Amino acid sequence: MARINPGLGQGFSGNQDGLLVSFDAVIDVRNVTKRFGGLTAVDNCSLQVGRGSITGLIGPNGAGKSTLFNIVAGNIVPDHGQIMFDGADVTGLAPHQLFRAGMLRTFQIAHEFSHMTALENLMMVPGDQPGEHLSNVWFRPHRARSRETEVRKKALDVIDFLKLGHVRNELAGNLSGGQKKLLELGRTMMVDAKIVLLDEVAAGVNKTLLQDLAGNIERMNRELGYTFFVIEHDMDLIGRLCDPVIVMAQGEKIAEGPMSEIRANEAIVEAYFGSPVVEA
Ligand SMILES: Nc1ncnc2c1ncn2[C@@H]1O[C@H](COP(=O)(O)OP(=O)(O)OP(=O)(O)O)[C@@H](O)[C@H]1O
Repeated sequence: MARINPGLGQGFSGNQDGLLVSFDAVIDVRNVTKRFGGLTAVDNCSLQVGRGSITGLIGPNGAGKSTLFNIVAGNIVPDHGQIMFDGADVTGLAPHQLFRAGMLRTFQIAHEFSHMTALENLMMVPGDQPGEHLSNVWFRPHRARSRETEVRKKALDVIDFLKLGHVRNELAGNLSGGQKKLLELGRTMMVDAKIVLLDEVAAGVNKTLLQDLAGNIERMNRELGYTFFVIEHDMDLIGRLCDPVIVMAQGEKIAEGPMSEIRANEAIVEAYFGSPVVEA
């Protein structure tokens, strides 16, 4: 049975016997509300993303998922409530501040980067490379060079991990939709992420490449310990990757559990999806 509005205190989660067990949350959304004029998009919502998990966020159109996601990512400031990130209150911090703290969100490769190779795109990610400062290039060229060598090695490791070696010198603009998504994922691996926020990662990716993308997300999670928070309309992808799955409706969390439990919960399926959630 999916846990519907468990109402448990921060830092705790229910196990099958209903006992409280300690819970290590990377993201802890506490009683967050966001209104747009008279419309309450997120309504006193609390949820957590456990360290090492791939947590999915689903719900019908207009449920408040994107608004909540944007609040977590620092793009929208909530009217009430707090966002705790790795134990610190980060409510109201800007995305670049959250990036530095280790919260990464994938973004489409910007137009100007499409004229750079896949490898160069990865090498651009870490900010303030010493080589970028003129004073370092003039007065400390060795330091700048060794840093660049380090970044290049890391980028090659990421290319290798994602099996993009055959396109590493290809311009990013020439990559297929799925390869671009992999590159976006790869950029999050260039810095030490405590959590990666994935926003509609399946959009525009064909079924075969989607399996590849999903496999890489799983490997990043299992082999490298990455935590993911995923907002996604593709229920197959959610079902394959995510545990737990959090269901939102009308701005609130209404259920949380493995996808098998969510699918089996007729009340949720009927009320919020209109029809049974089935595998494609
Ligand atoms: N900037 C905004 N100004 C006014 N209303 C907004 C704004 N952003 C979202 N809303 C409204 O808030 C509600 C929640 O929207 P939100 O986009 O968060 O839902 P969602 O669950 O992500 O939906 P979808 O699955 O369709 O993307 C909707 O009624 C939407 O119209």
